[in-house]
Amino acid sequence: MAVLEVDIRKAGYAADAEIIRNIAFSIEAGELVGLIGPNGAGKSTTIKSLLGLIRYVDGSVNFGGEEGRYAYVPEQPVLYEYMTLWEHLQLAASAYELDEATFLQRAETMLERFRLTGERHKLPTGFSKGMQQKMMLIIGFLLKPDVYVVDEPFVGLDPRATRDFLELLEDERRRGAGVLMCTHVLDTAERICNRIILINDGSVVAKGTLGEIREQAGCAEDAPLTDCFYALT
Ligand SMILES: Nc1ncnc2c1ncn2[C@@H]1O[C@H](COP(=O)(O)OP(=O)(O)OP(=O)(O)O)[C@@H](O)[C@H]1O
Repeated sequence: MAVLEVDIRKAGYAADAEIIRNIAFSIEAGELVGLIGPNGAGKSTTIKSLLGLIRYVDGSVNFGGEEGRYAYVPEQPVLYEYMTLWEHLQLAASAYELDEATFLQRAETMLERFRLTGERHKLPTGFSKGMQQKMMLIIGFLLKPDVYVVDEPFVGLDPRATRDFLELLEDERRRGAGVLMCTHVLDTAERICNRIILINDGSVVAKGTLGEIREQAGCAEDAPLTDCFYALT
């Protein structure tokens, strides 16, 4: 069952100035699909297009799954200056219409997992970049959505937080959630993605499993994803 189906013919930030074109893919339940490509290739634009955050989009996007719910974890944390970490979680819970017991159970588990239990009543303006990022991840995980859309999660997370994040993601995939992840950390992408979409200059230049990407790049059978990246971009 597809939890996300995307068919963007073109999209951009102004009329008649398309940034991306012909980007089509789907994500099955439990699948992790990596969106990779050089700086300025159009990865964030693709994500914003499929989330409806861009005005000029020509195409179709379908969120499947049981309820068609998704969580978006942006690259740059979006936080309110005058609200504590805990108040952010409460706000998310009310937006998601989580019942109190479910909220408390999930929030406590996540805070502990990311070692932020003691910081819950503090304002995020005093948090480090990694702490702010963990906060955004916790907000995403609170919902237990059908699809996670995660833009560059690794920059800023320490090795332990990265491991915790990947474990949580793994649990969520076992539950049936699909993941679209944008990243430049190719050795991790190579390890965790079921399929990869490589975009360059606004279009898809290769997509499929790592094996299929190697073939499309004309790379050796055991070539790392980085080599395919260089060959195709
Ligand atoms: N808000 C915006 N208004 C106009 N043009 C934009 C805007 N955001 C991005 N662009 C342009 O769209 C193109 C693709 O940018 P995008 O942010 O999608 O790239 P990316 O693949 O996510 O890059 P990076 O790896 O650097 O994050 C770039 O040429 C960029 O200048």
